[in-house]
Amino acid sequence: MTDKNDSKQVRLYGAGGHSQVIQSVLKQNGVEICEVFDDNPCLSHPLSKNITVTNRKNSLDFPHEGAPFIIAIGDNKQRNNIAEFLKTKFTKAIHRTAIMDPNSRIGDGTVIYAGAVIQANTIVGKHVIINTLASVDHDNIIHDFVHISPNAALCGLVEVGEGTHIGAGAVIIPKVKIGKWCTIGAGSVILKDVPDYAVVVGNPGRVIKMNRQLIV
Ligand SMILES: CC(=O)SCCNC(=O)CCNC(=O)[C@H](O)C(C)(C)COP(=O)(O)OP(=O)(O)OC[C@H]1O[C@@H](n2cnc3c(N)ncnc32)[C@H](O)[C@@H]1OP(=O)(O)O
Repeated sequence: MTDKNDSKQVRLYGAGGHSQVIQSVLKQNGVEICEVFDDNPCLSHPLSKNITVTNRKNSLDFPHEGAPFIIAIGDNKQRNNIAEFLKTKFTKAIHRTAIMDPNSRIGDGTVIYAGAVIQANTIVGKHVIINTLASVDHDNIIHDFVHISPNAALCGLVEVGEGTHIGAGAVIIPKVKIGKWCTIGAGSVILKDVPDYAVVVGNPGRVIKMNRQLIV
């Protein structure tokens, strides 16, 4: 496997449950988490300690310089907003049991959890979450700010648009193109292309509504 962590110190933005998993991955990789920022510590995980409370009102007040960041927020749109705010370098967190083909490419800010598999020629963008035991097969294109949930299976030649959330255990058959800022329900089976912003559930997957709040 290549490129587990390119920094020995990492800062995190986000102190909730998703942050706990990233911290676990980083610690197992021998990486020190030197600071954890959060806008709203009331919502942080009970085990999160020493949180630096911040807000994103004035960019000049924020310590952008320093160790690289990972945005430890599960919500794709929030991760997108914070990435636009931070004027800094980003790094990755890749669990030691994840399997990545050497010809796959992984963008900065992306996290890959235990047991995930990324097959040949797949391109994973920036600030993506490939969650526990997710399978992303050959020649996929996974755009920025996507979340592939636990146990989801993406067959060959699948494309997932920016900001889309693939729910736990969903199956996407080969050559399907899923649009941007979609939600694919847990356990859904997607047999055909999905338009931007669609919320799709079931087997076979059907559009039940649109993510209108995400349309800009
Ligand atoms: C480590 C981690 O935790 S990673 C996080 C992983 N998270 C997930 O996988 C969650 C994925 N989210 C879901 O599956 C959600 O149910 C969503 C986003 C698809 C829909 O949520 P909501 O917008 O709240 O829709 P709501 O619950 O009102 O359901 C609307 C309809 O779709 C149905 N429905 C919702 N989800 C699904 C699903 N996954 N499969 C089949 N049908 C579904 C509901 O039964 C309901 O049907 P009805 O109108 O006939 O009663």
